[in-house]
Amino acid sequence: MTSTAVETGAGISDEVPAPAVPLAARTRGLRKVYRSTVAVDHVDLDVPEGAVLGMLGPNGSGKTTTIRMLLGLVRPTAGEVELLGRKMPEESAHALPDVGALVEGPGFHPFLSGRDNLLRFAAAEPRLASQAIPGAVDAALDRVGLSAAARRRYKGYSLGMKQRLGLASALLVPRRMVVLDEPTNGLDPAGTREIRRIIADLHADGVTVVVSSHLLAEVEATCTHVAVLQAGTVVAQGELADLLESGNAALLVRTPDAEQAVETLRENRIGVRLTPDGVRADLTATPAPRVLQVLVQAGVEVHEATRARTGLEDLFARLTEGESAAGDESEGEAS
Ligand SMILES: Nc1ncnc2c1ncn2[C@@H]1O[C@H](COP(=O)(O)OP(=O)(O)OP(=O)(O)O)[C@@H](O)[C@H]1O
Repeated sequence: MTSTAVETGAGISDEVPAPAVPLAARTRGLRKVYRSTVAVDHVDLDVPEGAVLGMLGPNGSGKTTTIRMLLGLVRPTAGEVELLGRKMPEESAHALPDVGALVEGPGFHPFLSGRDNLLRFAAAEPRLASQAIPGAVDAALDRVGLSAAARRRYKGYSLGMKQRLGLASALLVPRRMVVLDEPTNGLDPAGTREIRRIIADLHADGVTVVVSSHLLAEVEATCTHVAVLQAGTVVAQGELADLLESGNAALLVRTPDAEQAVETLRENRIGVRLTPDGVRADLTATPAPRVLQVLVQAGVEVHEATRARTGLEDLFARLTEGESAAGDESEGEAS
């Protein structure tokens, strides 16, 4: 397991120790200013090769702008971007053929069928020979579950189908990396599951995936790594499992003798509180076996004891504290 990445604030130089895992993308000191708006600032992002990295943040936190700079679609005001070892945006032509991207709706023609739209996209793929185009298009349609609707006009597609066609356009040729900006936005649960399956398949194939979302459950369900953005800066990043464990450790005990358990633990100076899920004992100063020993010795019947997870939700709430107090915009759909 690699360690949680630290914010170094350093530029891309020999002074930065080599990471344990090679990086598919990294940024240093990334900044983007639009007139008076600082959209992104001091972003040092590490995307390990083979990771599914969730870029998590409320609306307006800078996810799309960061993704656009990763892909060389927007020129940074300051800082550096490396994508698959190439300097962006200068070396876009070398890096981008290996990268599939779904960033905002690609320019699909409303009166053409999904398949005909993809044929047009495929014709612009430098890595696809013309005789390979029909096969690649049909395989991509199949991969996103659109084969049956392939000959219907794009205009009549549901939002989920449009989203899946966008994904198919990103997957026309095998990629080393796939970047998806809010891919499940507006999808129903079945559509969301489908996108998750596609991400899992890409991961199994060793493809690096960067996916942005303002939905915590989404990131928790699909990602190996996470970078949390708040007001344009990365406030935490690393392996999902490490970030989930970074809160106060606690043991959740299910017992019919809850009140006795609370009393006993307090008498033994072990932090404890009663929650709807059970008795929650603080493990900051006491190891779990000691908590169980104290309870059992006092005659408390223990039915189940599990390590309570901090949950990305708690982490996200702590990291972005104050943000929601400032307004409820983050409740709505992302733009
Ligand atoms: N082209 C632009 N011109 C001016 N301001 C912009 C532009 N693009 C983004 N911004 C501003 O930069 C900030 C970050 O926006 P960005 O779209 O990157 O955030 P986001 O996290 O992707 O949000 P969302 O989930 O709403 O898409 C916002 O304040 C936004 O209004």
